[in-house]
Amino acid sequence: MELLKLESITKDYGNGKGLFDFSMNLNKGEIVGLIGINGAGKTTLLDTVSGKILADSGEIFYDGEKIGIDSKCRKEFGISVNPGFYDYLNTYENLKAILYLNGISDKKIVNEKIKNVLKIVGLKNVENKKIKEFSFGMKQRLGFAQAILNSGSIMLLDEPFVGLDVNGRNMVKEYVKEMVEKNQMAVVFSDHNLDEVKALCNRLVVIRNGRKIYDGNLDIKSSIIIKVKDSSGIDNSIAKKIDSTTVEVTERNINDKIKNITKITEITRIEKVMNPLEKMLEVNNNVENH
Ligand SMILES: Nc1ncnc2c1ncn2[C@@H]1O[C@H](COP(=O)(O)OP(=O)(O)OP(=O)(O)O)[C@@H](O)[C@H]1O
Repeated sequence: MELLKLESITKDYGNGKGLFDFSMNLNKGEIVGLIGINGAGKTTLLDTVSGKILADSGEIFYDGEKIGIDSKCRKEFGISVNPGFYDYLNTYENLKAILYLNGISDKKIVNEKIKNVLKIVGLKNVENKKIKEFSFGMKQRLGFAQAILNSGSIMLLDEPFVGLDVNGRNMVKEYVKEMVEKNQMAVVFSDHNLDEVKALCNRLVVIRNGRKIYDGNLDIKSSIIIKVKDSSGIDNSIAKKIDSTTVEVTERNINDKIKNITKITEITRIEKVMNPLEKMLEVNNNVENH
């Protein structure tokens, strides 16, 4: 069932950067990995959904209803998009502030919720420590704590693994999986690391230069386009026929397939077609031209 729908969202920073005509949906029980290199537009997208940034145009629907920037339903979203902390307050007080902002002030409930979350994220022993004394990794854990503290149906996580050690990363993964299984939550998390994403999500959205370039499952294969003299004798078990002189084969067992094709007809040219993920990974060490 569709929980969230983004329709042609555009946020133009005026320098050619931002988010452009971005549409996607999010269903209950889905964990979507949002992949893109530095500057691709991941944070802009998540900030637009969370309401932190106001889009120039486009629509956002939650549970079938159009939502405005100050919509109350956003309280249903657990958000760790660029989490902000009060540096001079301690762990407990920071989380208490989040609950207060969300209208939860009953002392017993506040205490129970915070204790529970601190146990999950492994910050139980530092509940009285001030944030200004926190390491980056501890801040990341607290950011995740904020996201799960009052989350309802949707969780938006902006690079939740950055700065976390193996235990921290596993904690996030296990919690997200459990919540999705138990409560049919929907989660979007961003990252640059495809391996990290693969291990957790069941759908992938790739963003580049503020535009969506892929939305689908993880099983994307590269393929090879082969130009041949005559494709008529080649059957589908060897290669997929595109037209009278073009066939396509997936990269797996490519050498065997090429041998079979040459038995039937002459090959004139071979082109590798990269899938969007490969294209993205090819420039993984670069940033989008800032
Ligand atoms: N307020 C702003 N004014 C102008 N340009 C901006 C602004 N905020 C972001 N940008 C630019 O928009 C692009 C997208 O930025 P965004 O932070 O959404 O990318 P990102 O994919 O989250 O990157 P990273 O992985 O580095 O966090 C970048 O080129 C960035 O420099």
